[in-house]
Amino acid sequence: MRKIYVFDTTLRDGEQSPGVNLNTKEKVEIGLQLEKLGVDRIEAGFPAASPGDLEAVNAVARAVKNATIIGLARSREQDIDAVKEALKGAQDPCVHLFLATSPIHRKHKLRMEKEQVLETAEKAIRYAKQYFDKVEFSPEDAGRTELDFLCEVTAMAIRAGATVVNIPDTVGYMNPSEFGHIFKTLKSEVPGIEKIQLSAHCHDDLGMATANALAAILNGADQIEGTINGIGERAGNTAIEEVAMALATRADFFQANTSLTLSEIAKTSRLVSKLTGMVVPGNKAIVGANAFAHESGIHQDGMLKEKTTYEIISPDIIGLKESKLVLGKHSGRHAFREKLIDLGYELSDESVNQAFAKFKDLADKKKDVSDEDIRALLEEKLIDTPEIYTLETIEVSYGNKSVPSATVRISIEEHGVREQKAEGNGSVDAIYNAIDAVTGETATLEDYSIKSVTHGKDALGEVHVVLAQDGVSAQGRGLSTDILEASARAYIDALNRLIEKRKTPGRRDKMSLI
Ligand SMILES: CC(=O)SCCNC(=O)CCNC(=O)[C@H](O)C(C)(C)COP(=O)(O)OP(=O)(O)OC[C@H]1O[C@@H](n2cnc3c(N)ncnc32)[C@H](O)[C@@H]1OP(=O)(O)O
Ligand SMILES: CC(C)C(=O)C(=O)O
Repeated sequence: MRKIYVFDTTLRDGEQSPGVNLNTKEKVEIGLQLEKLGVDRIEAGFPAASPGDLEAVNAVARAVKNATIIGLARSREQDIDAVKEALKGAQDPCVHLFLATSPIHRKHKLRMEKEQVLETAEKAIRYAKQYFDKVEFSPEDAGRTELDFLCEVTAMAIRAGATVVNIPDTVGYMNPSEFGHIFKTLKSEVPGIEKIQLSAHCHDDLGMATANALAAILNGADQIEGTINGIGERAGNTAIEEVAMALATRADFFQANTSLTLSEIAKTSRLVSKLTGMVVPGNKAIVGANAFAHESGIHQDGMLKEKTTYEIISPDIIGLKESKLVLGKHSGRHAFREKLIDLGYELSDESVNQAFAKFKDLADKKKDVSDEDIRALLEEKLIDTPEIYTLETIEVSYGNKSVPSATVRISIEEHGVREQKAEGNGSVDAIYNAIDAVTGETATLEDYSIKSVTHGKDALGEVHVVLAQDGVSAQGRGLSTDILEASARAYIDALNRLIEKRKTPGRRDKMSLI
């Protein structure tokens, strides 16, 4: 198995993400976590950029003991001097020099001919070599550089004393077969290439950063550069966790591996996200919240029978406890029953089917169905009261300058469906007047309370009412994502209980499993 060195640039290229600004303390915290993750090299910053960055690179260099610490520098003496200053106290320092080599950058940005580029870079490498054993050189925008010139630049860097030559696809323009071809060519054409390590630094402008890094590895790269969560300039860099997990999961194919402690991946990702403020998208490979979550019934059934049906990585490998079966509108009975067992309910097949139908109704209205939602759903139906009245539909009209009105349709046992419209002081009052008009009941509303039983904008609201009639009182409970519907359900539930109590005086409501 070939070892691939991991060069982490979260603190340099990662910090170049628009809006990200890490202070010294935060850089050290991330640096120490990267050390735990086991990255080989940490690019801690660009010391010439500002006194603050120089100080932060120095603090990381002093704190981290088990990784090479690197400072970035343009091919200029003053930048190299700043790296020298910043890396005082580092156990294993390295300077990373760069100079653009592509025709576009030479012409428009540097305004240099090829010869000047070669001369400037060589001078800088030789200057840096006086102070550093380890010198990495990057021909910036290598991906768009003429391949014969790139070979010439690489040969020059080796002669001048570079220990690593890094090939950046600075603008994320490459595709895997082109990028792989560059490495193959450098390996076969450049004299002395065996003396140095070849590295790949990719950007994700076309979504190919990880694929390009892997193509480089397949064609001889010894090192990959990237960031945690793939953060970085514009669309970001190669995500280190993706390359590491691709190599670990498909070792049979790549025949290469990193020496990362994979179980630190999730923790490192969370820390970088927290300190940079860059939220990891739910669907992000490896570290997204949904990377180990399964919502659809067929997948959940497969997962319950055998996890490898739908998971190629076990979540504990990256330091997560377990995969999640998320209940939602695409879930099936197998996962629903499993959830009920987890929550402590043991129901007959028929009861599971009834509860499942209710769950599907709720899932149609709600994005995520939580454990509390399911408990609330079940417990509403656990109440063993015959339903004389069943709510079919309600429609409410409300305006702050008009009188609220409500139309309710109720199915009445042995009498079919009836509908009435009524007005009220508010929407709930109008609903209750309409229910009274349909049922002909004249109970008094003694208490009304409402609370949210689950979280979020689409939370379930639970309404409690107490109705009294002829010295008998009954409570009712209604649950819905809509508080007006919950109010109607609670009122009708209380009416049903009142009727039951009137029939069997002394009877207490009893809870039993459906
Ligand atoms: C591909 C990458 O990610 S490279 C790293 C990018 N990161 C950063 O730029 C972050 C830190 N940068 C900075 O803080 C500032 O740009 C500084 C301090 C480095 C330089 O600031 P300034 O001196 O004001 O220059 P400015 O950034 O406006 O322009 C860059 C200059 O460097 C030159 N330059 C660019 N790359 C290199 C290089 N590798 N070697 C030598 N000179 C270079 C440019 O041609 C330009 O020179 P000019 O002023 O003669 O036209
Ligand atoms: C400094 C170099 C390696 C860089 O960040 C790039 O080219 O993207």
